[in-house]
Amino acid sequence: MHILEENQCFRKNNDDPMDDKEEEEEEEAIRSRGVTLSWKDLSVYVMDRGRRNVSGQLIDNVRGVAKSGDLTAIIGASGAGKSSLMAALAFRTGPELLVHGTIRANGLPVDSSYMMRNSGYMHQEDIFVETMTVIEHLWFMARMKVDGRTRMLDIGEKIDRLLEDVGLTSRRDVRIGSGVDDRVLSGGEKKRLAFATELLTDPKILFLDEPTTGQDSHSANCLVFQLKSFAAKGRTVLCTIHQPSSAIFNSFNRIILIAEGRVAFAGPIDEAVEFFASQGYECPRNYNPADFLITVLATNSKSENNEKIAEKLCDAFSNSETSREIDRMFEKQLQTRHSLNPTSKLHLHAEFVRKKELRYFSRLYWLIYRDFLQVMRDPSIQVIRIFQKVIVAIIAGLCFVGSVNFDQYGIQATQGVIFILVSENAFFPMYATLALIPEELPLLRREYRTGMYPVYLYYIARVLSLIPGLIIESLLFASIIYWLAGLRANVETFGSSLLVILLTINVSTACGCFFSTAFGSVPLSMAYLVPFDYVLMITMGPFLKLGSLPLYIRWVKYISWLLHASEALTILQWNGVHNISCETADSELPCITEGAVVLRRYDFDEANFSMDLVLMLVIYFIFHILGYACLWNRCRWK
Ligand SMILES: Nc1ncnc2c1ncn2[C@@H]1O[C@H](COP(=O)(O)OP(=O)(O)OP(=O)(O)O)[C@@H](O)[C@H]1O
Repeated sequence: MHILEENQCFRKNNDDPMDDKEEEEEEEAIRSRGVTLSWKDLSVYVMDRGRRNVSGQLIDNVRGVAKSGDLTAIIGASGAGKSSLMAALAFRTGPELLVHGTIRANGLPVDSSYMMRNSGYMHQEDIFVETMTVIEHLWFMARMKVDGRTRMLDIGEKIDRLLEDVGLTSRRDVRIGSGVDDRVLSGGEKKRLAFATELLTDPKILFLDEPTTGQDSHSANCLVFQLKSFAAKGRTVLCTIHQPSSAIFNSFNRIILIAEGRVAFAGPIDEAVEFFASQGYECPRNYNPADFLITVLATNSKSENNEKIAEKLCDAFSNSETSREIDRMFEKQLQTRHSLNPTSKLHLHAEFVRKKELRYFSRLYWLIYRDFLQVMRDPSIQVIRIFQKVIVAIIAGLCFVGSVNFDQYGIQATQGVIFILVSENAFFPMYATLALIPEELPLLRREYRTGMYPVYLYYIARVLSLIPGLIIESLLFASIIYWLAGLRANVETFGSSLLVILLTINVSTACGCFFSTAFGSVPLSMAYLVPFDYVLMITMGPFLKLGSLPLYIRWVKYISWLLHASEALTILQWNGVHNISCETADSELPCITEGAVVLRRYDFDEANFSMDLVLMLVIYFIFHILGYACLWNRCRWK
C-alpha cells in the first residue's frame, strides 16, 4: 500500500473505479487539456539599487519542463536557488531581480499577465489579515480572485468543499491570528488555508514554495496527496521542497535538483538515483534518496578533477541523455505550437481574457469590508482609543468649568480650550495612523502584484474605513469638552466648530498616511514627523503672533492646518462679541471689550473663516495625493 493513501487524509475520493486502460485514456485526455510549462536559457540576476547593473546571479542558464498532470518538485539545499527559479517561472520575482530566458506554455511564449491569471502561487511565508476568520478570509479572496460572474451560491459551495479538502471545516470560524493558542490557527493550518486560497480559482498552473514547511508528517503527506490529486485533474503543479521524507519524495512525478543556481538533474525520480549512481554516487540501501541527493550536492569536498561535486554533476547532467530529452520535449512543444491553427492559438491565449474581474466598486466594497473587520476587531485601533478620548475630554473639560466667560480671564481660558481641541484632534490621529500602512505593506505588495486590486483602491478603502471611527472619536471628544468647558452655547457655533474639528482630524490622518507611506516604517516616519509637528504647533497661534514669524518660517502658515483650525475656532468664539467684561481686568493692562480685538491679538481675521476651511480641504487632498503616490512607488519598486 502506498503511504500516501487518500483515505488517510481529510477527504475521501468517491469517484467510480475505472479499469487501467480507461484510466490511461482518461489521464491522457486530461493532460492534453492542461498546460505544459517549458523553459530554456533561463537566468535570474540580482540588480543593484538603481537597476542599472547586475550585482549577482541566482539562476544560471537552466532549462526544464513541467507537464500537466504531473507533480514536479524543485529540490535542493537551503539557498540553492529553488525559490528564485520558481518565482522566475511564475513571473513573481521582485523588481530587484532580472529574469532572462524563454518561458513557454504549450509552446507559446507567456508573459506576466498570462501567468497571473492562469496560475496560483503559494508563498513560503504566509501573510494574512490575522483578525479575519478562516471563512471571512476565503470569501474575501474568492470575491477578489474568482470570475466576477460566478454566483455567490457556487462560491459558497466551492469554499465548503475546499475547507473539507484541507481539513479546516471545523476551524471555519476561527480567527487566523498569531501565536500559539487554540483560538487561532496553527502554522500548519495557515499553510493549508493558503493552499485552499490558491485553489479558489482552480488555476491551470500551481506554484507552491515550501508547502510542507511547518507541517507535521501526517499533514505534510496529506497536503502532497492533495497536490497529486489536483495535478491529476490535468493541472501543472510545481513545488519547492528542501527536505522531503521518502514517502513524499516517492509521490513526485518529476524532480528538478538545484545546486548553486544550476540544474544537477531534472526528470523522473527513479532516474535521478540512477544518474547519481552513474556518476559514482550510489544511494545506500534503506536511505532516503532525497536526503542522499541533497547531501551529495551540498558537499563541499572536490571530485578527482578538483571540481566541486555539485559543479561536476551539473556539467554531467547538461551533457546527459535526460537533459537532451528535455530539449526534445521543448522542441516538441514548439512544433505543437506551430501545428496549431490560428484559432487554437488565439483560444489558448484568450482563455484568461474571458475571466471577468469584479467591478471596481465591488472590489472597493470588499476591501472596505476587510479593513472594517480589522478596525472593529483590533482594540488598539478603536475601542481603547475612543475610551481614552472620552476620559481625556472629561478631565480637560472639568479643568475649564466656570472659567470660559466673556471676561478678561475668559479670553485665555477660551484659547486654552481651542488649543486642546485642535492639538488633541491633530496629533493623536496622526500618530495612530502612522503604523497602519507600513504594517500592511508586505500584504499589499503581494496582493497588488498578483493583480487583485490597484493600489489606489487599497488606499481609498483604507482611508474610508477609518472615517466612521474618526467621526465618532472627534465628535465625542469635541462635544464633551465643548459643553463641559462652556464654549458659546448656540447650535450654529457648535455645529461649525464640529465641522472644523472633523476637518482637523481628517487632515491629520491624511498627514499620518503621507508620512507612513513616504518613509515606509514607523521609526523613520516618527523621526521626520516629530520635528514637523513641533513647527506646526509653535506656529498655530497661541505661542507666537503670526506677523512676528521669522521670514524663513512664514510659509508654514499656508500649510499649517493647525493654524487654520485655531483661527477658524477662534473666529467662531469671538466673532460678533462686543461685551467682554472688564471686571476681571488687571489694572495695569488695557481691557479688551471687543471680540475683533481678541482676534487681532493673535493676528487672526474673521474674513478668513471660509478660506481656512478651504485651505484645510486643499491640504487634505494634497497629503492624500502625495501619500498615494509614495505608496504606489513603494509597491512598484521595492
Ligand atoms: N532578491 C534577492 N536579492 C539578492 N539575493 C537574493 C534574492 N533572493 C534570493 N537571494 C539569494 O539567492 C540565493 C538563493 O535563494 P533562494 O531563496 O532561491 O534559495 P532556496 O533554495 O529557495 O532556499 P530556501 O530553501 O532556504 O528558501 C540565496 O543565497 C539568497 O540569499
